[in-house]
Amino acid sequence: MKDEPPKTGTQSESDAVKASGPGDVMPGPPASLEAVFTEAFADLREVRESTTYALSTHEVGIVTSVSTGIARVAGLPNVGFEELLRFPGEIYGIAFNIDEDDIGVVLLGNYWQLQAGDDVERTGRVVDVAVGEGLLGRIIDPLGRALDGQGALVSDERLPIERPATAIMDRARVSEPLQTGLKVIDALIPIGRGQRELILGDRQTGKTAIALDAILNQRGQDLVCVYCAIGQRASAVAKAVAVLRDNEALAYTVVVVTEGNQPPGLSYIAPYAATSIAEYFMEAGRDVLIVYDDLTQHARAYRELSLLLRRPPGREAFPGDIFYIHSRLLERATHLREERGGGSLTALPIIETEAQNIAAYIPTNLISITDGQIYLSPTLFELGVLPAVDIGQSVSRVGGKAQRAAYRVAAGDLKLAYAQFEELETFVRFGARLDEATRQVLEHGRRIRACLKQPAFAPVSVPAQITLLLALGEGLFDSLPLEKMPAAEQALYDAAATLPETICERFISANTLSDEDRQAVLDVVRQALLPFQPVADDAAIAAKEGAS
Ligand SMILES: Nc1ncnc2c1ncn2[C@@H]1O[C@H](COP(=O)(O)OP(=O)(O)OP(=O)(O)O)[C@@H](O)[C@H]1O
Repeated sequence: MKDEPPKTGTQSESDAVKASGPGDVMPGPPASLEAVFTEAFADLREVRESTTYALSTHEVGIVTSVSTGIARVAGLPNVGFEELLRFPGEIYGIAFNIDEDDIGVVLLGNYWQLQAGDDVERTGRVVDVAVGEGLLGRIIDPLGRALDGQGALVSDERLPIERPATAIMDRARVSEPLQTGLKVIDALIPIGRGQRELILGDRQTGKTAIALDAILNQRGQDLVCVYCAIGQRASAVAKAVAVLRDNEALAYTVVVVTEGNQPPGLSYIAPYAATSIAEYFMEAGRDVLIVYDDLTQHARAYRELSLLLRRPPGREAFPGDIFYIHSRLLERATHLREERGGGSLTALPIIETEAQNIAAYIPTNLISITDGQIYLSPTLFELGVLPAVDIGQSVSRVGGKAQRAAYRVAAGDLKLAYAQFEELETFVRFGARLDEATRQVLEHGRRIRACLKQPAFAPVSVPAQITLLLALGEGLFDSLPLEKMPAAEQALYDAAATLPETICERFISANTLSDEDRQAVLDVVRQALLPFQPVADDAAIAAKEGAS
């Protein structure tokens, strides 16, 4: 709003001169002085006209108390829910509990610098985060501050960290697979683009390794990844980042980090900020994979904040809306319709269980929110069956429909065969006598287990996986001694690399696996496994000599 410009001295004087009649002549100022005044007033008018005036209100409240990660504020009657508030020293907080004259604020910075009596300013906006291509390859905190020492982020767009999930009508079916490069997952618990698959297990069972493997396997696939480390030890984050960097996966990945020693408010907002970063790419029509490592820490941070804010505790002292904070996060993962760009956001949340109790509060919540789970068993881990995926307790509810046709043919009855084997194996421990059929089931099962083992960070390509699964299904490994399995598997991979490109393309794109392709692959595998056969026939000896 501009004020009415006041009359200048020059105007008043000339008006006065005009008003005065010829009879009463007033003595005017000396000509030189008038010129000075005229010039000075003209300059002032120019400055005034070139300046715009905007009126703004400035609401300032006062800190009444500060505790771990929380401040109580009074004197901001118009503050909005989840509005960002500014404290001295550029510390920000989110208005979380709003009573008539008491506001509970979740702090996002060094709260130990604050004290009662400090001023608090409203910002009129909610928390947002920088998004865009410039974030790829960067390591940032949930507020978009760079942690990798490579300067400020290059981004001219920001998105609020809390956004509504995609509407039902804008969603498409999960129809394309997301290859993790892990044989046991791609074959038996397939994940589709746009799916939410939970990874859960006790501590140190290889949960992070599975998620990182899924990221590493996207190299050269035009898929963007976001790895969100929530409340983790700095050494664990450094290890994960080193794995991504060493395997050239950082270039297509954004790493969002909060460490365990940071304010719980930061851990609380981390997954929402990471999801907004991922959504930017999804809405641009790209396929995105996001890993939340892990949501147990997120739930704990939220419980800590809620208890400090004196919200009523419920089961396991978690607040009543603990289900909602995770469901509204994971609902944002989806596959968009073609009209909305066709992008997808696949979520791999991780949860830590205690003493293998998957029926605890947070694990059951997450199991019911997601479209399946990969359960990692500490028993298998101890036995050296890595990745320690417990196939019986793992499931993928929508990925099967997105799985490639060749997998369905090659791994069709693998799960059943493995389940039968596991059941029989328990009885064999009691020293039961075995008939030939049972012995065969056991031998076959042991070969399946050996083939599904895989070292961390060594993804296997689709043609190599399908070749292996076809050979397993055909029982080509059953006669091989178990100790020769790793070498035989490597020979099979080498042979798979020589398969004609047309066959490999059909593995990926064809609607089914033709008998001719299947036979062609099995012939190659038989040749490759010949040197490992224990049968001392002439052909095997000749092949062995040829190989050496
Ligand atoms: N397939 C594998 N082959 C060999 N080692 C593995 C495999 N998977 C995981 N490991 C090893 O197991 C250890 C634990 O793995 P990881 O850190 O992924 O487990 P976690 O369950 O995420 O642990 P935490 O509970 O600390 O988050 C690591 O040393 C990792 O290298």
